Amino acid sequence: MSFNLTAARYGKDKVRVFRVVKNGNWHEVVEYNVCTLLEGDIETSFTKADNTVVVATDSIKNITYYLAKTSPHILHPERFALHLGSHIVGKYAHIHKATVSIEQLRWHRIAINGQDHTHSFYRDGDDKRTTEVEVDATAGKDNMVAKVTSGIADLLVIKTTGSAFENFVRDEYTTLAEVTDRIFSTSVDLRYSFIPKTLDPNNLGNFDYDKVASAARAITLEIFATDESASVQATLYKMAERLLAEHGDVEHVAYTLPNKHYLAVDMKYIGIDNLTPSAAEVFCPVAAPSGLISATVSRK
Ligand SMILES: O=c1[nH]c(=O)c2[nH]c(=O)[nH]c2[nH]1
Repeated sequence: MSFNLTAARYGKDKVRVFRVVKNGNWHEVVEYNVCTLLEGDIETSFTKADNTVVVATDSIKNITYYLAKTSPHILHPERFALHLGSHIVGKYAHIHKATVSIEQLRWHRIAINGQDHTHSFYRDGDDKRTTEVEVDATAGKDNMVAKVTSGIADLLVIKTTGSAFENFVRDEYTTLAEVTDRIFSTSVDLRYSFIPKTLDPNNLGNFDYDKVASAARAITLEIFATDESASVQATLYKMAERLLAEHGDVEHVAYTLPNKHYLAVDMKYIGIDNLTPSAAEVFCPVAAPSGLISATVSRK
């Protein structure tokens, strides 16, 4: 019997980087979790125990820290990922592709009496800004191309009204009641990709990824809060439509939204109505199962 290696990549995951940029006493900070995976002429490392083609994952970690120190792009995750990916692909002749994924953790500047503090920050949310950048030199080191997919992970939201779910299929399997008013909670996972013409890894300053990132978060929160939701599906679509409509550089928008159920507690045991929607005030958040609604919206 003979076999083929049909796909292979390797690298370093969860490289934790905290970087301070000091302009006098005015400090900027970022914290990233970086994953860098390489592809290329590395088959023999799998099939023939040939480590001569292996750039050690420890070295990949060291390159990440080297560029965290020296890259002018460090404060901008997409640009830093493009720099890191193109640096590695440019340096090693036999490495043709690098995929750099970054999660940015939130550090928000503390304000004292309305005045931004110069060097103190707090964690103002567990959501992460994400980016996945693929730098591809398959067509030659002078013809590198890149794909950038950015997004949001773990943005936990809840609304206590303005959400209904009616007119769904009713048959012998249906136990769910139609509701005109319910809690809607989800943990937003968003990914949006950019139209490729903006993605030259050698011209990293040419696009304002940060602007799209803050708009994506603001749009997601605004539509979630203000939509009279007919379903998770319908609200998801409105979020995606708005991001595409307002950002011509965005090509595809994909949301994955769990429907995190909150069940009104039945208090008939003590003679209290907590079940009719207008009386429902005490809920049990249910960790599992949850609904899971996912869609990609693109331009026609
Ligand atoms: O917004 C919803 N979409 C569904 O598909 C669904 N299914 C369900 O049981 N509750 C909900 N809510």
